[in-house]
Amino acid sequence: MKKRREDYIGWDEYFMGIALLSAKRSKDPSTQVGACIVNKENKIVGVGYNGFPKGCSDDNFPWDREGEFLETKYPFVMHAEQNAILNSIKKLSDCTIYVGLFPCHECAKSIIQSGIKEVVFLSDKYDGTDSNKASKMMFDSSGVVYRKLNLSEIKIEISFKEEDI
Ligand SMILES: Nc1ccn([C@H]2C[C@H](O)[C@@H](COP(=O)(O)O)O2)c(=O)n1
Ligand SMILES: [Zn+2]
Repeated sequence: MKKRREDYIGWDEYFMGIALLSAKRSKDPSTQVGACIVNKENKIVGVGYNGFPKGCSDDNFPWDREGEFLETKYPFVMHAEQNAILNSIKKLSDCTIYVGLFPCHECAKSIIQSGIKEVVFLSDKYDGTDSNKASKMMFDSSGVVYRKLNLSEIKIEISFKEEDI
């Protein structure tokens, strides 16, 4: 009897992989973030990536990081976590959100209020900033747990070639 493959990816790699693939849709030239929300049955209930709201053209709104506030992307851009929550089916209690970057304080509030109970992230590059501290204070107080994945050894290649399917 032929045995099953052993080198299949685990749930963490799978869901974070989907978050990273979603990030590839982002038009932000500096930072692309993706998020994937999963329920207790390991079913995906929402995905999203950072970008401007509907009706706000990727070509007419600014992608700049510096300058006058209204000339930067910051007042306009929706974060990946917000989009994943808004794109999801509405019952998110006890779900887990996989996101490339640790959530900012605004996303932390949405995550908590949506009922999501776990945050899994790859990078915490803003650790120590006030926004990051506020996120952690709110998560700790509300019982939302967070954990960092260390998948730096893993590289997944996807081929769209017909002959590779
Ligand atoms: N957890 C996060 C953090 C940031 N984003 C988005 C928002 C911006 O489009 C970009 C950050 O811009 P930067 O200041 O690094 O140029 O990433 C997000 O979606 N989720
Ligand atoms: Zn955010």
